[in-house]
Amino acid sequence: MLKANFSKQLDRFPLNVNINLGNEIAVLSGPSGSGKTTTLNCIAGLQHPDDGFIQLGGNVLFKGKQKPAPVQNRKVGYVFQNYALFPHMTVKKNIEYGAKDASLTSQLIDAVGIDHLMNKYPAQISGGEKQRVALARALATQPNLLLLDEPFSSLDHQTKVQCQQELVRLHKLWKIPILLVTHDRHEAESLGHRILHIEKGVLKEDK
Ligand SMILES: Nc1ncnc2c1ncn2[C@@H]1O[C@H](COP(=O)(O)OP(=O)(O)OP(=O)(O)O)[C@@H](O)[C@H]1O
Repeated sequence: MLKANFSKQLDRFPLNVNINLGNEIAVLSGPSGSGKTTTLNCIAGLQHPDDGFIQLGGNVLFKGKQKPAPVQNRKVGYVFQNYALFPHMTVKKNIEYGAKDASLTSQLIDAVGIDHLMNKYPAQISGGEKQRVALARALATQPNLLLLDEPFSSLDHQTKVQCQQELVRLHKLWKIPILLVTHDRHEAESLGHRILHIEKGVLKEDK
């Protein structure tokens, strides 16, 4: 369970986030520059709120003036918009980086269907394949929460649909909260158990 209630002053407006998320897929959409990535970054620990709290299960990740929990202790998986794979490492090394358990890692590789890519480098694989590798890498750390920042935006329609179906399948297996940013209204409606909308830093749930 993710519980987050925090604020952060951005360049042009304050960001105010109040989310309670169980083991469900919540989709976050909103115009460019509205605060979506900053929200994910604050939860992952790459940026910090000015005030408030973020709690994941029993772990306090951020609370007011206390020292924030370091990124590596948060148990948060993060799939970045551009996937951010390490270019000098093979797919195998990318996934093993931060992985907790070898047998789980090989199950994941199997589940996302990338066994044949293990010895390739990121520059040698397609966008859809990178997306699968990034997803496997994030899940191999055994996170208690998965954040995805527009993970499917650069994929063609067919690959996008396949990847969306894969995410839903993995979510049924993993049962952790997922917070996914998308600009795509159709994607939001088909994937999200809950749909959140952010505009100029104000986050609201669509009912
Ligand atoms: N550390 C910071 N301090 C002040 N302002 C910031 C900081 N980080 C981001 N911003 C500003 O906050 C606003 C929201 O940025 P953010 O990247 O979160 O938007 P976004 O909704 O993810 O946009 P996009 O859809 O284009 O990726 C932008 O105007 C950005 O310049």
